[in-house]
Formats: sequence, structure tokens, C-alpha cells
Amino acid sequence: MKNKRYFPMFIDLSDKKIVVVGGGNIATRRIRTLLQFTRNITAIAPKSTMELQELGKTGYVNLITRPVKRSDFDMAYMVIAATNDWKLNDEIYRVCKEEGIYVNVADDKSKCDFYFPGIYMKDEVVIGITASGLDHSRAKKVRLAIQEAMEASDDTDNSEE
Ligand SMILES: C[C@@]1(CC(=O)O)c2cc3[nH]c(cc4nc(cc5[nH]c(cc(n2)[C@H]1CCC(=O)O)[C@@](C)(CC(=O)O)[C@@H]5CCC(=O)O)C(CC(=O)O)=C4CCC(=O)O)c(CCC(=O)O)c3CC(=O)O
Ligand SMILES: NC(=O)C1=CN([C@@H]2O[C@H](COP(=O)(O)OP(=O)(O)OC[C@H]3O[C@@H](n4cnc5c(N)ncnc54)[C@H](O)[C@@H]3O)[C@@H](O)[C@H]2O)C=CC1
Repeated sequence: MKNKRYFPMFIDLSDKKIVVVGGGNIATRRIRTLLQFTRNITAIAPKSTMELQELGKTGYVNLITRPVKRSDFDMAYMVIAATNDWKLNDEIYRVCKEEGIYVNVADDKSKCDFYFPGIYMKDEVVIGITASGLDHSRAKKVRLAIQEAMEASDDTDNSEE
């Protein structure tokens, strides 16, 4: 166990400003996940995926089509740096540390105040999984195993009714 263990805090994101920098596959995947918890997401990127452009058009995400600038982080609670420019991701990390904003840098696990979890959700149950930044495939595998177990137990519950 080489990495620190992170505490699984369950937070109300619905009233907090979340800024995602980047509009590629990683940013889009994370936005898709975050939309299950909040509509308060600003995404900033000169170029974005079709899916993200659609989310921008329909108003689910506040999509800003240009390079990021420092004032974009004003009042942010949480920032995800998911650009393909590691120097920029690094700079975003530095700014967020200065401002006291929770930050996740998608290409550097040593620059994550929080890890992005694998998530399974059913009704009021929310399960988040991390492998402590060491093994994203393992996080996915465990998420899938939990999903199967939960779905199987739902079948059992239903058949008992
Ligand atoms: C450390 C962490 C930091 C952070 O928070 O960013 C991180 C880092 C990295 N991931 C990389 C690659 C991929 N990650 C995924 C998927 C997931 N990655 C997730 C979390 C995390 N990823 C964080 C904690 C991990 C932990 O818990 O240990 C999940 C749980 C959540 C989410 O991202 O949505 C989600 C599974 C969700 C689910 O299915 O439930 C896939 C796709 C797949 O597996 O299908 C690929 C293949 C590429 C692609 O995306 O196509 C690389 C590039 C290097 C490499 O390829 O190895 C790095 C960088 C590095 O390791 O340094
Ligand atoms: N944590 C994870 O799960 C994974 C992380 N990565 C890392 O995540 C990062 C993003 O990966 P992808 O989405 O695949 O990249 P991508 O190349 O598809 O997208 C990069 C995005 O960054 C944006 N960008 C570039 N300069 C910018 C600027 N000045 N301001 C705002 N946005 C800017 C681009 O417009 C584009 O939308 C890479 O650094 C990659 O190494 C990659 C795979 C998995």
C-alpha cells in the first residue's frame, strides 16, 4: 500500500460551482458522472466532444468555448484539470492550491486533492470506489462486481415479494 488512503466524504454538490477544464473524452466522462449530482457545472475548452457540445446547447452544462483563464476559478468549489497540456494542468493545480479549491489533475495522481471514483447508484444508495490512485482498472472491476451483486440482490428482493 504505497499511496495514502483518502476519506470517502459524501458531499452535496448541487449548490457548489464545479469547473472542468478541457472538453475531451476524460472531461466528458467526468461531466456525465457529475451531472447525476449537480447541474452547476462550467466546462471550459476551445474544443469539445459532440456530447459536451450537446450538453452545452441543451443547458445542462455551462460550456465556455475558449482557453481557460484565471478568473474562471472565482468562487469555484472544485476543479477538474483535464486538458491535454500537462503544463497547463500543473498551473491549474498551483492556482487552485493558492485559492484553497479542491482540485483533481487527470494526468497526475500526485496532484489530486480527491480521486474521481467509480460510482454505482441505486435509489438512495450511492457507492463510490477508489483504488487510492494506484489502479483505475481495479476500481472499475470492483464497481462492476458491486453493480452485478446489487442487481442480483434486487432480483432476489423482487422474487420474495
Ligand atoms: C488516479 C486517477 C486520478 C483521477 O482522479 O483522475 C486516475 C488516473 C488515470 N486513469 C487513466 C486511464 C483510464 N482511467 C479509466 C477509467 C477510470 N478512471 C477512474 C479514476 C482515476 N483515474 C483516478 C483514481 C484511480 C484509482 O482509484 O486508483 C475512474 C474510477 C473514474 C473516472 O475517471 O470516471 C474510471 C473507472 C470508472 C468505472 O468504470 O467505474 C479508463 C477507462 C476504462 O478503464 O475503461 C482509462 C483508460 C484511458 C481511457 O479513458 O480511455 C490514466 C492514464 C494512464 C493509464 O491508461 O493507465 C490515469 C493517470 C495515472 O494513472 O497517472
Ligand atoms: N484520469 C484518467 O482517467 C485519464 C487521464 N488522462 C489524461 O487526461 C487528460 C485529457 O485527456 P483526453 O480527454 O483524452 O484529451 P483530449 O485531447 O481529448 O482533450 C483535451 C482537451 O483539452 C482542451 N484544452 C487544451 N488547451 C486548453 C486550454 N488552454 N484551456 C482549456 N482547455 C484546453 C482541448 O480543447 C480539449 O478539449 C490528458 O492529460 C490525459 O493524459 C487520460 C486518460 C485517462
